[in-house]
Amino acid sequence: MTMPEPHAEIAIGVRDLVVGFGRQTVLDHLSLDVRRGEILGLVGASGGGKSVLMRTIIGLIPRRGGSIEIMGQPIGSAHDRSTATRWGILFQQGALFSSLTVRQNVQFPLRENLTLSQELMDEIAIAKLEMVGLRPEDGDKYPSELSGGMTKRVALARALALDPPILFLDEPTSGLDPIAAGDFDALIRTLQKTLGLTVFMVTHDLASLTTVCDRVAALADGKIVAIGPMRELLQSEHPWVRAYFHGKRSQMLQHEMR
Ligand SMILES: Nc1ncnc2c1ncn2[C@@H]1O[C@H](COP(=O)(O)OP(=O)(O)OP(=O)(O)O)[C@@H](O)[C@H]1O
Repeated sequence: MTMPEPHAEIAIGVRDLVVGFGRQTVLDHLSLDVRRGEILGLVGASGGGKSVLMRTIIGLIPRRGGSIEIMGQPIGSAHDRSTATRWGILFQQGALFSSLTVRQNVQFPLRENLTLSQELMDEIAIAKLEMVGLRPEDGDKYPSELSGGMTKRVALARALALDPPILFLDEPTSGLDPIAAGDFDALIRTLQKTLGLTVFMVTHDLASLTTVCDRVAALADGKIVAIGPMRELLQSEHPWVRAYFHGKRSQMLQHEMR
């Protein structure tokens, strides 16, 4: 058993979380601490509950038991209205509004949550686009004119529009070629360092796990069965974790880590 971490160091504290649908229990007394300023990678079997965990943390799915604290504040109360500024989310497909330009997409959370002049919103949009490696001119484009990598960057700029301290990423590199995926990982690392972000990332990408994640958590049987730096996970004796990291498809990468 690992000791609970001191409160001030914890960005997301999950205790004894139980989540299910009908007769199915997906998360079964799951506990997890995400430390402030770290990039935590979450791995787990397909259908194992990674998305359910992320969605429950951000309040989209009700829980049957347990507690969740974000930056020391319990979530899930009826009065919990300040969520938009507490985290940004990058969903798997980028999910941009196709009828809005890139600039309008990035400005969407600003419009929804603040009252700002158009001039200021335009300045913010340019700053956010630059932050993710895009040019101000890209702001005039529509989502259909973007490559997969650019789409993810725009979605990231939108997720960061309100300067949240926490960023949730759902398989951020899926659908990108290895070079674009590597560039995106590097961007996440840079943003985490420069903005002091806490990043919670669901990913199957072994390269992301080994290069950008400070720690990796493994979800199996509805619980976190191993957590630590990648090197420690590779030593885990848990059968699912062993099968995941020591299976045929991951052997090549393993080789390079030794
Ligand atoms: N809204 C829902 N209603 C009913 N069952 C659901 C709902 N959302 C998820 N589930 C079930 O919960 C389980 C976990 O799903 P989840 O999407 O979290 O898996 P995952 O680990 O993210 O998988 P993948 O890696 O394939 O994305 C699945 O059995 C799924 O069918």
